[in-house]
Amino acid sequence: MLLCIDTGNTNTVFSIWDGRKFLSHWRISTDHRRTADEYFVWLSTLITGQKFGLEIDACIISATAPRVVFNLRVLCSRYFNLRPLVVGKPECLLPVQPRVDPGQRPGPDRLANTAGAFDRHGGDTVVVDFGTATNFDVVDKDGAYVGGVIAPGVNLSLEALHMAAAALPHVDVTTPERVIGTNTVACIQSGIYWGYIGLIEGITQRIRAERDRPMKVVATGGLAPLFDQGFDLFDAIEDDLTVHGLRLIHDYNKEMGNG
Ligand SMILES: Nc1ncnc2c1ncn2[C@@H]1O[C@H](COP(=O)(O)OP(=O)(O)O)[C@@H](O)[C@H]1O
Ligand SMILES: CC(C)(COP(=O)(O)O)[C@@H](O)C(=O)NCCC(=O)O
Ligand SMILES: [K+]
Repeated sequence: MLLCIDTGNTNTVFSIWDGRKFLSHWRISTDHRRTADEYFVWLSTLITGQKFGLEIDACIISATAPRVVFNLRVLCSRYFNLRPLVVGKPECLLPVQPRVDPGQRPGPDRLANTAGAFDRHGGDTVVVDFGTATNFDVVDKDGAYVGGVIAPGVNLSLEALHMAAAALPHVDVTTPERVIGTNTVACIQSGIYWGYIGLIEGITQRIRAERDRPMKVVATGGLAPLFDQGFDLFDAIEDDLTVHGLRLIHDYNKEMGNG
């Protein structure tokens, strides 16, 4: 079985695969202090609880929080006796090289999203990933990651308002019908929701204009469906895009005799 680990700054998703077949996935909050032993107790309970075996023979990791990688490596060596592939490290090959400024390292989640989106939708695609940050990842005709946009994440924006302004409570994201709020909570909810609708529309339009060609838009992340109600913002919403991309990058390395 292959273990794909997608560590974001907020949550980490572990998924297991039998060849190309997705078996299951589980989410744990990201915490660099979590030890290899803690990961193993948690993961083995969930895997065996679903009647899968513990025969993990390969692992690929994407980590936007690099401090967690050390303990994930220990998990792999101590419990599964293997060396994981870590996306973004020189030893992990990519199907297509990113084209960005010299010396720049795009987030590994963006490289995984690129591989996943190119496989499912082909080139000239934008991935909108609603994580801790909201990323737009632009995939060129040949499948190369060619840059994009990093905007503050939805929950981060809500938290920032609450933290910086004494009179503003913490509120949940909703889909308000009206723009003009008549109480504080409704005003914040409107600002986040309609602000985000504008951000998604505006940025995708500008990306299309800058590239001067049609671009497909694929959204991923838990909050994507919230922003698509009644709007035609996305051509597809795919929760599993990042782990699909990780699986593909792993398979590519295997085909090339790497790892
Ligand atoms: N289904 C959901 N409903 C509400 N909030 C969500 C949902 N999924 C994710 N979130 C929130 O979105 C933020 C980013 O989530 P996640 O995609 O796990 O981020 P990352 O990949 O950066 O760790 C978090 O603050 C999380 O609480
Ligand atoms: C922008 C991000 C922090 C988003 O990560 P996430 O929200 O999944 O934690 C991540 O893609 C990252 O660390 N990128 C590195 C800089 C770059 O991509 O240019
Ligand atoms: K992510």
